[in-house]
Amino acid sequence: MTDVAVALCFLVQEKDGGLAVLLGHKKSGFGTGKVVGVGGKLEPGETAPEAACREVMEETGVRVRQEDLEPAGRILFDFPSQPLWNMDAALFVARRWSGEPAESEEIMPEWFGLDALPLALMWHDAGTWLPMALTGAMPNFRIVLNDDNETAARFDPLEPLP
Ligand SMILES: Nc1[nH]c(=O)nc2c1ncn2[C@H]1C[C@H](O)[C@@H](COP(=O)(O)OP(=O)(O)OP(=O)(O)O)O1
Repeated sequence: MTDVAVALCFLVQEKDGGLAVLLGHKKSGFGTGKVVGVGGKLEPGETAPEAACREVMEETGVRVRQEDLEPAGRILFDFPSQPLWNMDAALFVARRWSGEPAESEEIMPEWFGLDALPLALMWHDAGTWLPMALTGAMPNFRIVLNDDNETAARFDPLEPLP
């Protein structure tokens, strides 16, 4: 079965003397109630950078140009007991954009300091891969979840990114 392709885009800016990232309180769909990265599924024929820019606009009203996306890694989310949920996520960081984040039907955006990520409110595995993605360490794993579909059983390294 092919994994569903998704793209996530992390806006990063200086704030209060440190770096902060824009995350979202998910209000609907997969992961409702969690704090998640801004992004979602690629539409047919769309590239990951195109989807990242479209999703940021749809979910926060912020305009990011594709040339301002920095590749930040790749994660396969593998749900052995729910294979239809398997996802192949392309990660991006953006440091330039136009507009101010605003609430949408899908998320309530909020800035978090990189030293104060809301990991207790996120998917458990985010504590491993998100700090890596935000610091240029290019996470590149298959994350296999447990049958609870919440906690990670293991992180398998993937082939190096091109
Ligand atoms: N284990 C995991 N850890 C994590 O941090 N994020 C995960 C995850 N498993 C899935 N995700 C994220 C990636 C993806 O962006 C998101 C689900 O995609 P979507 O936001 O597109 O879902 P929705 O059900 O809201 O779909 P749409 O109808 O396309 O909006 O969940």
